[in-house]
Amino acid sequence: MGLLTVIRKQKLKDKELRIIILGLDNSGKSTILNSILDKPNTDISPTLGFEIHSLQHKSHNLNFWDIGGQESIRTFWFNYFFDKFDYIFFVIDLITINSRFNEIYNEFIRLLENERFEQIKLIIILNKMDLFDNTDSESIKEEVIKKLELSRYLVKYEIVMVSGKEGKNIDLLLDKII
Ligand SMILES: Nc1nc2c(ncn2[C@@H]2O[C@H](COP(=O)(O)OP(=O)(O)OP(=O)(O)O)[C@@H](O)[C@H]2O)c(=O)[nH]1
Ligand SMILES: [Mg+2]
Repeated sequence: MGLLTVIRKQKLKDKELRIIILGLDNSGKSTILNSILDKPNTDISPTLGFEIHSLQHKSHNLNFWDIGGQESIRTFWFNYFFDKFDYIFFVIDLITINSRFNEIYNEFIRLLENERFEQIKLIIILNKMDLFDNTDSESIKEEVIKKLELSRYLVKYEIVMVSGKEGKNIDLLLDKII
């Protein structure tokens, strides 16, 4: 293989980004992904395994891995780390953030403490903002950061509030990637 071919191949590879979408069942992972892909959110049902979808965005090829969040499937989340990901989308449902907080916290910490996590950029997505009265998004974000005890971890993250259903802030979310 000539040098030019190698360089060209490497350049193509540089433009591939892999994003894994994790979060509890019903948090809205597949709905958000549908919005990203500009697909209608009519027949949404729980993801039983995983689905991979790609999107060409700003000259990058984004590969999204949408993983089911039901408790029985969560143990398999970490199998997917064998492949290298560039980003993790961790989706939290704002409506059940208090009632399901222990579950959210446990899965989140399990993720942060995974040895393969270090290389991956974390984007925390607070979903279902359309159902939320409180419009002071900055204070909500701060509260979540505090509750998740993010300051205890040397981890870089972005946090964004969206409505997967209404497509709100989905452009902002994509801007966090590239
Ligand atoms: N109001 C509102 N409902 C949403 C939003 N996002 C998702 N939902 C609803 O929440 C439910 C679960 O959405 P899914 O996208 O299937 O959730 P999921 O995280 O993929 O669930 P699993 O695949 O089981 O892990 C569906 O009834 C969606 O219509 C949102 O932004 N606003
Ligand atoms: Mg799903």
